[in-house]
Order: sequence, then structure tokens, then C-alpha cells
Amino acid sequence: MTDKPHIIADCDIPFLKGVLEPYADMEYLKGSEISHADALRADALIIRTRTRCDGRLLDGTPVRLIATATIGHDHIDSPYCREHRIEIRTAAGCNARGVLQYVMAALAALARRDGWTPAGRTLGVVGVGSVGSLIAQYGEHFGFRVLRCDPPKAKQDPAGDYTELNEMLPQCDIVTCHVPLSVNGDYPTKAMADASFFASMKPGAVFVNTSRGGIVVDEDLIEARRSGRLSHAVIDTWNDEPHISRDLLGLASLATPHIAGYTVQGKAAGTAAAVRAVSRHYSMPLDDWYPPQVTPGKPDPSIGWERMSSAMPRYFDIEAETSRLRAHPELFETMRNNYRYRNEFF
Ligand SMILES: O=C(O)[C@H](O)[C@H](O)COP(=O)(O)O
Repeated sequence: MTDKPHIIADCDIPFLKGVLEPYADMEYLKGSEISHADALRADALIIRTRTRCDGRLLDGTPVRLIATATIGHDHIDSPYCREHRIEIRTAAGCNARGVLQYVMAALAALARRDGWTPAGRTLGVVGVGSVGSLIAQYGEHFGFRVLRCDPPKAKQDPAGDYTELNEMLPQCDIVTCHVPLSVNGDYPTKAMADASFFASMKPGAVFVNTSRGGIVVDEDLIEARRSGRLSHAVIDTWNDEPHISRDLLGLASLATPHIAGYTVQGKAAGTAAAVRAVSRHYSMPLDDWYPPQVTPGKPDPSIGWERMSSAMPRYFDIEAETSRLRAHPELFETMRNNYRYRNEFF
């Protein structure tokens, strides 16, 4: 018998092994394979998006803390956890700079293809949390006119710089989504990007989704691409991952296997957030822990569009990654799990 908490962690979370061992009994399992029988011996779980945490996994288990090393938390049944007094900790904002790098790499690639620059173009950002606000900020810095849409934030701050979705969509040359996937509540986002959403967009506009596949109705996006209503779709997050729509893959100009936030520094920040959450919960001396082998990113606020655009493929070649996914969509999950994390550019 030991007083140490028993913690089950996803074995694909980088930089984690060895860190908590002095203070906890650690067990590492494949995230998608953590079962109810496993959870029966766990006091806490450290997970990624691959572990669905609901009653089926948690009923009758001693789990009292779930720390997810990700921004998104739609894989965790929050009402269930509230009701059963299970603390949920997320890694808010951890990979915002990775997603910024992804979106700017995509826009730079399309700009090179179609011969445009940000001047005179309007970028619409739907969801202005830690990721969306950074993209809006850099969008303005690079010379886009930026419109921000975030109904919950607009309600809290009626004087803030927010545009309603139906006013924004017809004005934007590019619409990029950074909303959480929510099914219930006052602002559900599930299936938000549907036929009427795409019909409201400016003809020939670009649609970018790096948030969650579930915010899109695939058939409606496919139709918007087939009809030529949209000039490009850039898709990193998909419905039914890893069994993604081959039709959408064929019609997306840039397509990747849910790796927008996969940078060394983003993963380090995600793991650090999870370790710190566990440390606080169990009073361990790791409240400020950060992987010692990782150098935090150094943002260069002076970089301009031209320099960013020409340097980007050396850091992140989004066209090459698109070709890889197109060639082997059946390897979606393998590509994610074996991904060589990028270095942050910004
Ligand atoms: O929610 C997030 O943080 C991102 O979607 C992240 O890329 C997911 O990370 P994963 O579960 O694949 O490690």
C-alpha cells in the first residue's frame, strides 16, 4: 500500500514520463484505450483529446481529477464531472501560437497560389479566445482588415469590437473558426457552419477550420466547394476523426490531420499545465514546472507578411503535409501520433 495517488496518463503526452514518478504511482496507457476497468484504479487521469471522459468511463471510479493537456475539452462530460465532484483542468491557450503559425502558413500558401496580399482583404475571426484573439492581432499586424465575432464575449462587453456573424460573413474574404465545440448552452456551436452559413459568405471566400470538425456540416461545406461558392477550404479538424470524409479531403485546398497546434512549445505548455494542475491538487512541489529540455518560443513582433510568408515553409510546409494526408488518409491517426512537432515560428 502507498499514500501516493495512482495516476493514469496517456502515453503519447510528450515530456511527461519521469516527472511525476517521485510523487505518484504512474501508469501510461494509450489514450483511446483507457477503459472503465482501468479508471477503477485511478485517482486522477492525465489525458489528451483521445480519451472520452463520461459516465461510461467514470461511473463508480475513484477519479477526482482530470487534467487534459489540450485547449479543447469537448471530450470531457463537464455536467457529469460537476455532479460527481470531479475536478477538470485544461491547458487553456497552450498551443495558440502553433495554431497562429498554421493559419498564417495556410493563408501565405493560398496568397502565393492566387497572387494576393493582405492589403484590402478582410479576415473574419469567429471565436476570439486565446487562439482567435492572437490570430486577429497578427492579422491586423500583417495588414488585413479584421472583424471579430464572439457572441458570448459581445454579451459580456457590449462596447467591445465585435461584429455579429450575419454581418461579418458577407464582408470577409477569409473566415477562420476558433470556437469550442458545444452542443448545449446559450451558444451551441455544433453544426454552426451549415448551408446558411456558407450561403452568407462572400462568393469566392476562403473557409478555415482548426477548431473542431463538429462545428461543420460536411455535406454543406462540400456543396459550397463543389458549387464554387468558396474558393478554398483549409481543414485541420474533421468530423468523425480519424475516419474523415474523403469527399471533403478531395475538395479541401489544404488538409492536415488535426496537427494545427502541434508545436514543441505548444505541447510543452500543454504538458506543463497538466503537471501543474496535478501538483496543485495533490500539493506537490511542481506548481511552476516546465519541461527543462524545451526552449520557450521567442515571438518576433516585428516580422512582416513578406518575410513570414517566405520563411514559413522552412518551419512548416503545409502543402507537403496536405500531400501526405491525401496520399494516405487511412493513416490519419498514425500521422498525428508520429508527428514531428514543429518549432514555433512566431
Ligand atoms: O484542443 C487542443 O488543444 C487541440 O485540438 C490539440 O491539438 C489536441 O491535442 P491532442 O489531443 O491531439 O494531443
